[in-house]
Amino acid sequence: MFIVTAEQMRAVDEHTIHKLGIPAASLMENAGRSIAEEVIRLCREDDANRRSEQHGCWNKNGKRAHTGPGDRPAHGGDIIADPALVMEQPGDQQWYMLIGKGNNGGDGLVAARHLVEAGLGVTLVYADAPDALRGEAAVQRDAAAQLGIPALVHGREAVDFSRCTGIVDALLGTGSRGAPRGSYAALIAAANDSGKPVVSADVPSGLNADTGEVYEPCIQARVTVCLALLKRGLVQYPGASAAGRIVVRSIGIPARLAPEHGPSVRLLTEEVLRSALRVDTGRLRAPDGHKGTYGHVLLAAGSLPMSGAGLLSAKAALRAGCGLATWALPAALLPHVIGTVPELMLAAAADGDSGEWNAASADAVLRLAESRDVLATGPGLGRFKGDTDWLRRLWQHSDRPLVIDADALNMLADAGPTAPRDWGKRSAATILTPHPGEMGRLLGMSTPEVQRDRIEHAARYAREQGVTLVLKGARTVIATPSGEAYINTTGHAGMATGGAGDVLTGIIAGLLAQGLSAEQAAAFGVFLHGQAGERAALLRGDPASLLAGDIVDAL
Ligand SMILES: NC(=O)C1=CN([C@@H]2O[C@H](COP(=O)(O)OP(=O)(O)OC[C@H]3O[C@@H](n4cnc5c(N)ncnc54)[C@H](O)[C@@H]3O)[C@@H](O)[C@H]2O)[C@H](O)CC1
Ligand SMILES: [K+]
Repeated sequence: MFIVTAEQMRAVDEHTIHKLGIPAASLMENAGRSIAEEVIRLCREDDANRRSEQHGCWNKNGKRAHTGPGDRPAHGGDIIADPALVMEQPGDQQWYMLIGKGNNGGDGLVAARHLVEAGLGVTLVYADAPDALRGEAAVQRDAAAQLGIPALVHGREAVDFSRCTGIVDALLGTGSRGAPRGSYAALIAAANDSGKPVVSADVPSGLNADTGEVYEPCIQARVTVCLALLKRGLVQYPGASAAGRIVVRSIGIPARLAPEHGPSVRLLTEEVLRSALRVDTGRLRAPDGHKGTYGHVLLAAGSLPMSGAGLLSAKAALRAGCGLATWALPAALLPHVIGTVPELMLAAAADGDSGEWNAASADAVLRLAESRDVLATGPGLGRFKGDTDWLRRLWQHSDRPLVIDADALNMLADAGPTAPRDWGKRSAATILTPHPGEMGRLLGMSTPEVQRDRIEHAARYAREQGVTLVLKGARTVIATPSGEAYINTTGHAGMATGGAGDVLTGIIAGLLAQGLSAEQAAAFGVFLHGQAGERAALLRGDPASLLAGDIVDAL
């Protein structure tokens, strides 16, 4: 499923209308009908829930215990009214349609016609004077007027939401700029305060369709009927929360036009992993495979106060399926971790008996890397004197795929102008796995600034720096040097726990060691990490009690 910006959507719309010759009126008709169908689906769901609460008329497997009028063809015999637009007691439903002056409003007017056709009560609530509508929206305004659909104009007549059963938000769509103003703001606030279910056309009004930032006020939707292509603002928080259930409805615009008019950003699903990224999600093992077949990870990580980070990361690499893993750690720590993960090989790095890393160990790490397939560093490293030079030696003299996380990212940020301008020149791939704070330090901006447009910041950094970038957080963004981006949807809030990032680093390194490319290992690693977190949270029952180790065990 492609994810687009408002500008990209507009360009795809233009292409569809002016190059393919699909009339804008058809698109709007399809859009409005889709919205009406989702309103009716919501009404049916709520009716069914009410009935099951009242009469328990659903048997144990959730099927209706008896056939209701809705189950029989509405006209008896084989003639069936449009099944998507039939309701049992439509008359009970009174829906207020909030109509903006743009094409989003046009969609709402089309939906109004279809809901009236299905027998629901409908009242139009114009945010602006109806004569402010132009083009296709004006055509729909006139059709609604000719059909005698009741209409109120905000500011002229009182709008009492207590009289309605639901609200369609067709105020602002991809043409919205900044915080809602005037009557738009008033209607959004009143709709939210009414406590009635809101179905939003395309995007909740008050949401930045590109970044997911919510303005004040912003519609809190029960359902968002996203038209044609998924908008970026719906897959990043807090926008994703304001949207409620997101239903992407085709309206006749070919999805494959999206990458022709902007960057290729997709929802990361197992199907995308298999098709676009060509990952063998079945993770088949060759019958004649041996440890060497599946690669050897070297992890330079851990320090006295954070030895566990190294352990979690190294164990996760093994769980991700690499054949061998060596954990390089400060010499003083080694005796204390012997046998904790018997499958793990350990290598002492000179530490002057401090249990901390020191810059002199860079060459030892490079020597170890020569007989390993992947070098990962960062988890639990801590900061130490000369650490940026230590990291610089690793990236300058190692020809292994490199995974840089946690404190190693902070060292990179401190390297400032001496940091590589283009990692793409390295002979092997580089993957960075920052959380938003580390990303902010790399970009020289605050965390909130990073979070305000996650996809854009990640995609630009990856493209400019020639790295594969994993910007962690809810809906992790995976961005590639060639400009593609993927938005992960697996995961669980319970994963917000110390060490979860160390586990992800290990998983990605473990997949790289098995020969996956940087973008395959990053995308599949994030996907698996999230799935393991979901499973671990389920096993624990109480997600708040989740530990990073549970994620490793659930892998
Ligand atoms: N072929 C198509 O383009 C299709 C479009 N679809 C729907 O159309 C909207 C995009 O329509 P557009 O007219 O470009 O923008 P809006 O309807 O969102 O218009 C908003 C309207 O309101 C004014 N405005 C903008 N920002 C604010 C604000 N912050 N406060 C108050 N008022 C504001 C501005 O003047 C605009 O005119 C898209 O989302 C779809 O819903 C159809 O899907 C079919 C194809
Ligand atoms: K809307």
